[in-house]
Amino acid sequence: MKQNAEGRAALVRMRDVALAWGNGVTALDGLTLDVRAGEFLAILGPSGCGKSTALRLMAGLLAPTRGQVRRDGGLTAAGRVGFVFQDPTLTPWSRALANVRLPLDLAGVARAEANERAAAMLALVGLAGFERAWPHELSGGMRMRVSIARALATHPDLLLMDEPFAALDEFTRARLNDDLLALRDQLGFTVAFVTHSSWESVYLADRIVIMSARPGRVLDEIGVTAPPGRGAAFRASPAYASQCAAVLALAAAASGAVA
Ligand SMILES: Nc1ncnc2c1ncn2[C@@H]1O[C@H](COP(=O)(O)OP(=O)(O)OP(=O)(O)O)[C@@H](O)[C@H]1O
Repeated sequence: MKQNAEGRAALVRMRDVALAWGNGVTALDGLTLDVRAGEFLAILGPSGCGKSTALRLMAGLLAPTRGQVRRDGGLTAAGRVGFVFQDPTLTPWSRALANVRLPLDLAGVARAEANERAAAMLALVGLAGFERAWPHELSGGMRMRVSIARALATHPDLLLMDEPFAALDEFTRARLNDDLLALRDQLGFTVAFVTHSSWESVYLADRIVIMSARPGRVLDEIGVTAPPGRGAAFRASPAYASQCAAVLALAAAASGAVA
């Protein structure tokens, strides 16, 4: 792995990336961005600026039209990258355990071991006892927990999250923010997290990048200063509020709105 200027290895290194779709839409142009090993990176930007497209390039699901996307060799094996979307995308005819087991089944893990690992991951996201629940029996927050457990079942190095909590109510969202930070401390994965919320980005991230309107590229970057574990005291602190205000102003400028 190559070290970047901050001395941390880059899991993904994007240089002057452009992505044009077949219909002539240029989603990204001149995107230069690293995802550094161990960091929680938040990506903010106006609607349609190419954030989801950038995540798909990081996952290796798309190839750039121009420029370079270098992914650490370790990410190429099955199960090394997890993906969580705004919609939990659970299979409705499979119980919670079978949904979480899916990536393990795809990786060829034996059934008994896969069941054990899936159950352990469900417990880790707070859903012990819900192994046999059907998706329709779970709340929106619980379905998202299953989706996160599924993405983490193979213990990926990199977790890509595309507005995962946008559809949840404020309290569920705050709970999931805390639980995600705890999971990340426990399991040690790197996160690239797309959000429209400057509040959420400051609460979660070590570093925030703000993208321009389409075609997207990085306009600004802000490092977050926060106590370990963050929590309610940080949420209520002047330091949190002032960092949110700074990010909000940059995001508003990027979208052409007045903050
Ligand atoms: N498969 C596709 N084919 C053609 N155009 C696409 C495709 N996927 C996305 N686009 C276009 O690429 C641009 C960037 O889309 P993308 O979903 O990456 O933006 P985004 O920043 O994630 O948006 P939002 O914040 O609204 O979710 C948009 O103009 C979108 O319409």
